[in-house]
Amino acid sequence: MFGRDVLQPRLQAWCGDAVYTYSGLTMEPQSWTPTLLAIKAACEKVSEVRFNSVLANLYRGGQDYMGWHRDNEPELGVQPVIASVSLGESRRFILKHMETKQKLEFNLESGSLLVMAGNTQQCWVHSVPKTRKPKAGRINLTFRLIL
Ligand SMILES: O=C(O)CCC(=O)C(=O)O
Ligand SMILES: [Fe+2]
Repeated sequence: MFGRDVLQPRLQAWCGDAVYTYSGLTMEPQSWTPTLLAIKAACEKVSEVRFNSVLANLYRGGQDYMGWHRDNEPELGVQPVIASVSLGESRRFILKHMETKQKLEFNLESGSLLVMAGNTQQCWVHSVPKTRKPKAGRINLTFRLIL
């Protein structure tokens, strides 16, 4: 990371083949590890697309969160397919439709795969809210294709 340091309410790493600008942060890529490559291959098989990078988020406990956002950076293209793998503690993941305000809630458990595709990033925002419930650590991996 360079330019400026911004405190994030979780820890993040970016792996893959390209520099990524995310929420105004430019992240220099780390190298792939054999484990990440194996998980990437499994996600590619299920979602039938190829990925060239992954954003890893570590939620250290219930106070760590991800605010409402869309993954709609131009380098992801118009209808990005994003494969999201959860490991460790389960957390609530909420999708909210930007016009109708309809909400869809998922409890993302360890080992689960959530695939966002089609108009998800155009029409919906998503978040992982804070919770006061005691929570252990959770790692979430979002595999992406940077064009
Ligand atoms: O932790 C999650 O389940 C969501 C992560 C996410 O939305 C992102 O990395 O853009
Ligand atoms: Fe996201």
